[in-house]
Amino acid sequence: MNYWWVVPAAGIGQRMQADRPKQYLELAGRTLLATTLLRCHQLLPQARLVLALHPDDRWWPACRAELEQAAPELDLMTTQGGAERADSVLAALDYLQPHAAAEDWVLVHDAARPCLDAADLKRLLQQASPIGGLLACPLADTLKQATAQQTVARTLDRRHLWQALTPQMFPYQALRCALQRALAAGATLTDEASALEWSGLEPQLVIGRRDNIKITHPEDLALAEFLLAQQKDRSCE
Ligand SMILES: Nc1ccn([C@@H]2O[C@H](COP(=O)(O)OP(=O)(O)OP(=O)(O)O)[C@@H](O)[C@H]2O)c(=O)n1
Ligand SMILES: C[C@](O)(CO)[C@H](O)COP(=O)(O)O
Repeated sequence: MNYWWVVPAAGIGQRMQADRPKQYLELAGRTLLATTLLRCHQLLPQARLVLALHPDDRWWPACRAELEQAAPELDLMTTQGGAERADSVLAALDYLQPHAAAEDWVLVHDAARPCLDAADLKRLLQQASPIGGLLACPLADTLKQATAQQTVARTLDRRHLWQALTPQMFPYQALRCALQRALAAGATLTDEASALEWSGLEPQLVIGRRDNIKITHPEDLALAEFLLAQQKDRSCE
């Protein structure tokens, strides 16, 4: 079985409000992007990696040098991302076209999720259906629907609601076609599973750890540092 990592890293990190895109902020002595890429490589070293970058990215060369030092064997390709996350993922899949076979598995993982756990990835690889699957966790909090005045309109039934995480894993050709069709039809896609859903398919939900956080807001950085330190301690036990 052939695997690819696709890492969308072309976002600008608007919600982080930093002086650079969040994937280039420092996290426990490394850039966030380098931490995530090294984790992907460490957990599935046979998978080649393609990274979608912003056209005006000026931080990547330094990050690449950091990676070359930490993992000289890392097989990494880069391409230009697009306006939305789904455009960036599709651009990476288009770039892979001469290299990937239709049935190859593609694992799409956010650059902003540095804490992927080995057991979670193993579970995803084992439990994804032939359609594909994604790490996700059942909602843990009570969910409110808001009015325009930010008061509570109602409490939603959360029994069948899950929070989508990454990696999300699909066969190469199926994912590329689903993204192409859904984007051409103007669908709003915030993850890969949405594209398959748009085609009427039902990707498998595979339970994942809640601490596979996406660094989105300033307070998430300290939390991620703490989680990474804990994971390091666990791996030394
Ligand atoms: N046009 C885009 C937008 C997002 N991403 C990537 O998709 C992942 C998840 O997106 P998000 O956390 O929303 O990142 P940003 O878009 O950078 O953040 P914000 O929405 O706050 O601007 C990130 O790794 C981000 O770099 C991308 O490759 N291309
Ligand atoms: C793909 C994702 O990480 C799943 O939770 C998420 O949808 C991406 O978030 P964004 O902020 O919409 O880019």
